[in-house]
Amino acid sequence: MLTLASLACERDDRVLFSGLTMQARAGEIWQITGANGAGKTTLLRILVGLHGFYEGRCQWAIPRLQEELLYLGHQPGIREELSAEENLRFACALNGQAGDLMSALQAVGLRGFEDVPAAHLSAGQKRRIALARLWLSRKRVWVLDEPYTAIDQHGVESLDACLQSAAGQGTLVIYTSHHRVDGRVRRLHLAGGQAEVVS
Ligand SMILES: Nc1ncnc2c1ncn2[C@@H]1O[C@H](COP(=O)(O)OP(=O)(O)OP(=O)(O)O)[C@@H](O)[C@H]1O
Repeated sequence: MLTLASLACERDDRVLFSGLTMQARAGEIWQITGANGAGKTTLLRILVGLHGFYEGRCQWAIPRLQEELLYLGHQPGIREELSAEENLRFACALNGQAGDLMSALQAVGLRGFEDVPAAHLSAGQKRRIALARLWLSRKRVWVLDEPYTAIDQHGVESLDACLQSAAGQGTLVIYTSHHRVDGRVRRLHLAGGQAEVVS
């Protein structure tokens, strides 16, 4: 689904990574690790077409990637004045997603909070609003920047299960985090200007 060949990127004259060559296939889960500032977010932004300053090749074997892509960025990307349900409805409408919003909110533990403005929710609950989209998604590629941030243990377990289930149905999942999803996960580590596929 994705081929990276000799991919390299630098910012402010500092090489984040170079010589990155790998292939990612349908049904795989890829974890991208590295210290703060190593370039994880930058790499994800290259993958989804939001950062164009790189060398090498980043090629998707999907003709209309934007229609098949679910990208959750570093920030929850929600509107504080809208409720959990309104935020989810808005995000789904924007991204051509549909489905049972209440079930998705239940899956992320927000049932009972659906009418509460996001401004009145905790950091973890705000993250859960964004994550609820995963339970509604039929996209073939998920690119997730730090999806586990601010999530408690129960939330971590259900997100693990969600990612595994999606991969089992053929979705390619690429995410940044220090948290390792159980099961078979490929890992790409960024450090010292190098990118290494370590598992
Ligand atoms: N908007 C920007 N303009 C210029 N340089 C930037 C910008 N954002 C990030 N950088 C540079 O790119 C480097 C990599 O940033 P990036 O956000 O990709 O790292 P990261 O591995 O995701 O870090 P973290 O774990 O802290 O989220 C940073 O060290 C910084 O020097």
